[in-house]
Amino acid sequence: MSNKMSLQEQFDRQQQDYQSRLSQLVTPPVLSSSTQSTMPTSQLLEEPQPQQQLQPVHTNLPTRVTKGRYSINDFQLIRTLGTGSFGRVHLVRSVHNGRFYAMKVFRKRQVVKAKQVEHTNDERRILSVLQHPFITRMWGTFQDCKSIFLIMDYIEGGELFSLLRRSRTFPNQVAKFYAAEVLLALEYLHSKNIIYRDLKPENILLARSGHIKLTDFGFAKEVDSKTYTLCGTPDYIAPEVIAVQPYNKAVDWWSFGILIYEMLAGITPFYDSSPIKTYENITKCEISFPAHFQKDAVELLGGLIKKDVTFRLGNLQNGVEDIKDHTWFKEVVWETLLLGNIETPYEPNIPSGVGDSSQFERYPEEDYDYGVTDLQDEFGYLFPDF
Ligand SMILES: Nc1ncnc2c1ncn2[C@@H]1O[C@H](COP(=O)(O)OP(=O)(O)OP(=O)(O)O)[C@@H](O)[C@H]1O
Repeated sequence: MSNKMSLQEQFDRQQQDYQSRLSQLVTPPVLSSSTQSTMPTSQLLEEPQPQQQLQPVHTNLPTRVTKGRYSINDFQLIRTLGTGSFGRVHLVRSVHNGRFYAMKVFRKRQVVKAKQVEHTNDERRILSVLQHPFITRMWGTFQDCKSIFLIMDYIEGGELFSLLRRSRTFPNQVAKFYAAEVLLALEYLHSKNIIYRDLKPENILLARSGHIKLTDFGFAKEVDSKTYTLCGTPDYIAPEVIAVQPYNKAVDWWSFGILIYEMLAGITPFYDSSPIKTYENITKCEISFPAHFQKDAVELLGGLIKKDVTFRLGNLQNGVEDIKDHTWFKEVVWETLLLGNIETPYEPNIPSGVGDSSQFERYPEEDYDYGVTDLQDEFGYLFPDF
C-alpha cells in the first residue's frame, strides 16, 4: 500500500514537472463536440495549378528553375504555424487557387550541418508516394539558393499535443479513438516497408473534422528489414534504438504504446527531465501504471512496451492483427474507421472558416529571404529532387 502511495506521489510530481516544462495553453479542457459551422473536411481536393496569367502577390524575386512545379512566387506567406530544427512551417495561400497550404521550409545549411541531408531527401521521397486518410498529403516541392520547400495540406485543428495538454489526460474512449486512427496510419506505412520512427502527440495533427493526420516524416525510412540510425524523441525511443542495435518496424509499436500511455496518464512512462535519465529508465523498462488505467489497457501496453522485441505485440507472427484484435480495441470496426465514418470525439473550434489558424501558437515572424536565386547555391546538388 505504502509502495503504491509513493508511486502515485512520484507520478503526480512528475506530472507537475512535465506540465510546467511543457509550458503554455490556458484554454479549459475541450473534449465536447464543437457546434461550429461544418465546412467540408478538406479544401484541397485538387492540386494547386500554377497559372501563368496570375501575378504573384508575395515577392518579385526571380524564380529558380527547379524540378518542382512551384516556386515561392506561387504562394503568399500568412504566418508561422510551427518551428522545427531546420526551419519553420508557414501557413501559405496559393495565389492561383486561393487555397491554404502548409509550407515546410528547411534551411539547406542547417540541414547539412546537422547531417540530415539523407533524412530530408527521404522525407520528400516518402511523402510523395503516400496517400492515406490519416496522413498529411504533400503536393509539391521546390528550392531556392538557401532553402528547400515542401507544400502540404494545411491541417487546421492543431496538434494532438495541444489538445492533450489542455485536457491533461484523455478518457479511455477518446484515447482509443486516436490510437485506432494512428494504428491504421502505421499499418499503412509498414505495408509500404516504411518505419515512421517519430511517433508523438506533436506529430499528430487534427483535421477540421477531428480525424487525425500524421505529419513530419523527417525520420521516416524505407527499409526491407533492419536499420541502425539513432533517431526519435527521447521519451518515445525504443530500447533497441538506444542500445544501437539493428532494429525494425517494431520500434513504431513501442512508441505506439508510449503514445497510448501518455494519452491516458498525461505523462510518458519513462519521463525524466534529463534525457539521459529517460534513456536509463527506458533501458530498465520498469513500468508502473496509474490506478485508473483499465485492465485491458494495462495488458495491451504491457505487450507493446516490451523490451524484448521478439515478444513485442505487433512484431509477432500475426503482426498488427494481434494489436487490432486486442480486447482494448474490441469496439473498433476497423473498416468503418478507415472510411472516416465514425463520429470523432472532438471537433476543433475553427471560428473564422477556411485558413483559420487559431489552433496554432503564435511565433515571432522574421524577414524571410525566401526566393533568393542570385547567390551561390552551395548545397543545391545535395537536394537534386526538390
Ligand atoms: N501540414 C500541416 N498543417 C498544419 N500545421 C503543420 C503542418 N505540418 C506541420 N505543422 C506544424 O508545424 C510544426 C512543425 O512541423 P514538423 O514537425 O513537420 O517540423 P520539423 O522541422 O520536422 O520539427 P521537429 O524538428 O520538431 O521535428 C508541427 O508540430 C505543426 O504544429
